[in-house]
Amino acid sequence: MVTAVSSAGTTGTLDSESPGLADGVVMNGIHRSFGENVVLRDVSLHVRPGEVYALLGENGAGKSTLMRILTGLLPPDAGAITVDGVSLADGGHNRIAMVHQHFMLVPSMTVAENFLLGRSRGVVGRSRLRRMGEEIAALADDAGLACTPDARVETLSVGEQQRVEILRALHLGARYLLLDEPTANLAPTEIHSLLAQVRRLATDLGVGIVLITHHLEEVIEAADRVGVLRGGTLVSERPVSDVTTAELARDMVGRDVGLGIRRAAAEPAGHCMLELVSVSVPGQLGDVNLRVRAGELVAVAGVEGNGQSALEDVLSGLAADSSGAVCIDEREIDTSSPRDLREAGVGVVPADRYTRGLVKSLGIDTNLAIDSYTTPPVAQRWGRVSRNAIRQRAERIIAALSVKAPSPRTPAGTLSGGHAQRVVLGRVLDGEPDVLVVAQPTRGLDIGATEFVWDTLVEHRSRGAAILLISSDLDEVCSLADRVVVLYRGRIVAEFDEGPFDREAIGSAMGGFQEAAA
Ligand SMILES: Nc1ncnc2c1ncn2[C@@H]1O[C@H](COP(=O)(O)OP(=O)(O)OP(=O)(O)O)[C@@H](O)[C@H]1O
Repeated sequence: MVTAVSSAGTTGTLDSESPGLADGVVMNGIHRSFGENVVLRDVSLHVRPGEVYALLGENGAGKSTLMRILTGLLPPDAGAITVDGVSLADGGHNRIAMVHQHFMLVPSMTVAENFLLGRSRGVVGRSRLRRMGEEIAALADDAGLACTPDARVETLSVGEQQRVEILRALHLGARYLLLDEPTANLAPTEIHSLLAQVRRLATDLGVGIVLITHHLEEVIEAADRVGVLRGGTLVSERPVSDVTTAELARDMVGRDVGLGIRRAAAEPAGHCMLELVSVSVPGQLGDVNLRVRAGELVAVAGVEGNGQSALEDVLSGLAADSSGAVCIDEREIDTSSPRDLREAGVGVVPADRYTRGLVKSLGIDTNLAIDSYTTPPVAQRWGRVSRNAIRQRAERIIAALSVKAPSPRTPAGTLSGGHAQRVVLGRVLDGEPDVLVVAQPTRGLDIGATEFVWDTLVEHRSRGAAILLISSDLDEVCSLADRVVVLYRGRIVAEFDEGPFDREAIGSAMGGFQEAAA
């Protein structure tokens, strides 16, 4: 049994006593609209203590909205929710915690100091810190989640930080955890251990877990039951033992989805379109040499935080202190100018769609026009812009990428994560750049959209684009790449020249075990 102290100072317990009828998170008839847009329709769902419930759904299906309602961030228009028999409003929400993809920890503080944040007035004495350290160690031991209380958070890997977040939620008294795409930023080796830990939390400690993921094999590996939301309605709910990934895909998107290998045909790729010569960014990227030919897709595999964003910055013209050379079509380009790079034919789909890809407060149409204000037909004489051209371009891209939005003028910040990503992709791909740099292009996308993006990248490779794919998704890398390099701690530590690729060797190199790589 694990003892957990709630934020209110009361002591909660985690054990696996048998659930009663009222136990669990019980949602009844949840309904929610945004204006005319009905996002959740009469959703009733029961997550029991000790079970892992996977919630699936296409982009925009309503998963995040349901989670926000569950954590009390958003009121439902209709319906009721109880947690172990207590309504949300009466404190039920204290038993539910969301574990975000972007962690809420202070990097410069230790784990124990983070646990004490907001819970102690004034200076925290050594003995208080020591006691907290002991509580964390005991909780970590019971939960099977290794954790060092006096480690500084900034020294921990993404997987370790995620464990701290989970432990903190349990320590605050949560008995139900909402995990939103918890494997999105993990090394392949960490994914299986996280899923095993999630199972253990449920089975051994009786924690109820809602697992949101777009990776169907993770559902089969870790969940007990799976529910599928489509268009805001819960269209199916069954035990995982009764279902295959193909059936889940059909439930989600209403058709068969194929995410097989899409390497180029054997014909040789063209001349070198993108070359990086000894590119370095102090503290982030060291001596990177890379060549991508026209009609070739080279994948830079790696877990984020290993130099990926510096590489993206260099190729976007945003790395102030880079050295080395970037050549496009054998001509060296000034990488201190985003415009020079764009005019040389480089298009970048950034990993962070919100801070780099979109202006949240502006409409989809304006966001889609952002890099075409200086070129016709959007640019007109005397510095004027054509509203008509902006609208037509927006309608074309929205239709091509099936962006789900009430209107082209809808603010980009109100789109679901997956549809926001489609807008960014659509804008860059529409310019048919000669060199396409795509960072984490399908993160957060549903399988139907992933299939679409993969096919689109293959189409662009076939028209002769040189594509640099920066990705932490091993399936994506192995399915799409003609060549693979692995970036670890800012350096290329392994190269794989020809498929079929050895997934295990690439995965090991991504986790820093180069010896295992070819
Ligand atoms: N604050 C808001 N204002 C207006 N519309 C919103 C708001 N929040 C969400 N929506 C709309 O609700 C719908 C469902 O979005 P939600 O984020 O719940 O989907 P999701 O299933 O989590 O998708 P994804 O997998 O892409 O994250 C979308 O059409 C979205 O545009």
